[in-house]
Amino acid sequence: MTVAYFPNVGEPKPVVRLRGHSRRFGENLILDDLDLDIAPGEFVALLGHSGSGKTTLLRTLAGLDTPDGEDVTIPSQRAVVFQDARLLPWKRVWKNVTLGLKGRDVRDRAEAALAEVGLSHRLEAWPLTLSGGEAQRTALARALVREPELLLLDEPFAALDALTRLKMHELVLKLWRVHRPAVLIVTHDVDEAIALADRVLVLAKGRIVAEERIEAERGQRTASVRELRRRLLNHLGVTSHSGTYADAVAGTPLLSEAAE
Ligand SMILES: Nc1ncnc2c1ncn2[C@@H]1O[C@H](COP(=O)(O)OP(=O)(O)OP(=O)(O)O)[C@@H](O)[C@H]1O
Repeated sequence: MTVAYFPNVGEPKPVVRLRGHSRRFGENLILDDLDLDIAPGEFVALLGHSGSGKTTLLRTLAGLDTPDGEDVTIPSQRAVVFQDARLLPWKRVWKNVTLGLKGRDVRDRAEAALAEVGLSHRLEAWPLTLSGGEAQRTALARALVREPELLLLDEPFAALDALTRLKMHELVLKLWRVHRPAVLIVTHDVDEAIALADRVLVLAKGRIVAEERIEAERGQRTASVRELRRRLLNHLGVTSHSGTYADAVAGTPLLSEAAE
């Protein structure tokens, strides 16, 4: 009997694969021989201090920055949502959503995507009349309509108030469960990372210096993640001994749980 050997059975091919990825701006080495894999449908959060290179890494994954000679695999179907919605003010909301797309069904596709983010009633609105939350919903619809295999979120909720941010967390998780793209969210917010992700990465000195998997169900993470939160804050140089931020957040529920 011949036994076939399939070494990678059970391990889906990653949608993102970086090996030895470096990026330099002048004298400054921002990404230093960095490795990263993201599996299909995986939700990954990237934490790191200001200036640690999070956006630089995200721009590589978005195909906006492609240094020569690097081993970089990224999917062609990808979409990015930035901190500001970046809508064209002279185009109506639905036209912003389908910007650059062609075909007779673009209006239908915009309607479907805007319905999914709860903005059916704002189809014909001008971007400047949207609230901050509505603008980010529109940006999410614009990403969604492209059916991305990889959804990149660069601090997409940082400018929103806490309640709106909470609602956006729920929306992103809902969309992720339906469409199952791989997601990489860049955030400064340890609680946001814990509330959303399957895996949290910490970027420092140009590399992924820490990686934490979160097995607990979303929505039931308060009790089980206190130690994880402490570890992640530690990786970011915030120790509970200082009696400052880590202690202050230790007793507070995660945003997504506070809403339940
Ligand atoms: N096009 C560029 N030219 C020169 N330097 C750059 C360029 N883009 C980024 N940098 C530098 O690279 C470093 C990393 O920037 P990056 O925006 O990736 O950090 P970040 O972790 O996303 O920061 P933040 O959390 O503040 O957004 C910074 O020191 C920044 O000044």
